[in-house]
Amino acid sequence: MASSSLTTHFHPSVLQKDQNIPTQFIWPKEELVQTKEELNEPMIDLAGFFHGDVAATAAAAEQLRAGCEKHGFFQVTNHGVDEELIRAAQDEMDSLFKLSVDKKVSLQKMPGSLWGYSGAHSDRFSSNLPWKEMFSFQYDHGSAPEELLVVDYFNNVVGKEFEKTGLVYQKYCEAMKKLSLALFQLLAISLGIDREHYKKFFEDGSSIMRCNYYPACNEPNLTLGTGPHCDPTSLTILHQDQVGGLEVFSNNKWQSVRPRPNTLVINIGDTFMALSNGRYKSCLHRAAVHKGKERRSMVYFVNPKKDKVVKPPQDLVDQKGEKIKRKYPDFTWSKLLGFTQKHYRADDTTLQSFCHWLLTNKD
Ligand SMILES: C=C1C[C@]23C[C@H]1CC[C@H]2[C@]1(C)CCC[C@@](C)(C(=O)O)[C@H]1[C@@H]3C(=O)O
Ligand SMILES: O=C(O)CCC(=O)C(=O)O
Ligand SMILES: [Fe+2]
Repeated sequence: MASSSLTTHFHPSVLQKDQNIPTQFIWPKEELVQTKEELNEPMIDLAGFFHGDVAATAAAAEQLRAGCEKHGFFQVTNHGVDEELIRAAQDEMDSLFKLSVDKKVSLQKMPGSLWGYSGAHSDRFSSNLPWKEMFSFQYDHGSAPEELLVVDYFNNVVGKEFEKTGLVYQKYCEAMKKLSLALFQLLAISLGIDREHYKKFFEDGSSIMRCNYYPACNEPNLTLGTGPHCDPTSLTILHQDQVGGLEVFSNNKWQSVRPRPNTLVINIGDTFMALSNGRYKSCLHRAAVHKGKERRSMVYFVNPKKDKVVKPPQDLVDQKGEKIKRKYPDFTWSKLLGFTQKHYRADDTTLQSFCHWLLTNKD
């Protein structure tokens, strides 16, 4: 066990193999209801959309609409992200999570910041700790490609020996941005609004790239890799390895999302739910862990520029002169992010709690 105290530098991966899991990681029984059902649709093939095929685009938009209205979730194939790049990004994760505890501690993210290493959020929470280690960094959509800000982050913060890791993630984030802007066009088409609306809104956005490493766990039925939540962000592009563990809550039950090669999972987040005036649901999901098997996921969270006002397009709130009731107040991503980092642990009702907080904290 690491010499440092459990609460500040706990790393699940340093647990002795034969040890029961510490009470901080044991979740309430009601959060641990198991499931054997699967949710694997809609699976949207983007090839026709990328080729500009009108009928294929309309069909993809219809599939996407059904998935987003029901459970804020869909999956994509032929997404244009090079498989070798995904494999390389996954391989680079191992070099990060195999670092020594002391190096991990030196990369530990600062309170209130999202960037850097976190072991089970043990610096932020003292119960219901998620059984995972994370490494998160920023990707600015607005930065010029030649700026290589991700490469700089790895070179200057993580260490010169991680230059290759930085180059791989620089390319991965650029590919994620490109896919996200295409998906925003398809989302706009599915909502019947100007195809460029959301793409323009996010072009100068800023995203969070997060690598999740879920160590094998001796008592997987007592804990969770990531607890039940809706991503407070706008759109999530998730790559999970072939181990399995992602679950979506839909039709009043938890359903596992079977990993498939060359497939990316797309979740609607709270901010996009507000941008669609509630037409699309923020996806309630969680991640399970396994005995004897570790698991990895790479999650790209898309956000608008921090100070941009988040509100639905006029066409969604004023349809042929009929005023549609606004579901959420105007807010900025900066405010919502700050709420989740300083006041509230994101869960299944973050947006509702945030709106209440916003309206009762006028300052
Ligand atoms: C804005 C964010 C906060 C979290 C990372 C991004 C989007 C997802 C959020 C999170 C994963 C939701 C579950 C709880 C959380 C604390 C976690 O388990 O990591 C959340 C992230 C965070 O606050 O770091
Ligand atoms: O690892 C997973 O499958 C889910 C992770 C997740 O939901 C998150 O990091 O927000
Ligand atoms: Fe999530």
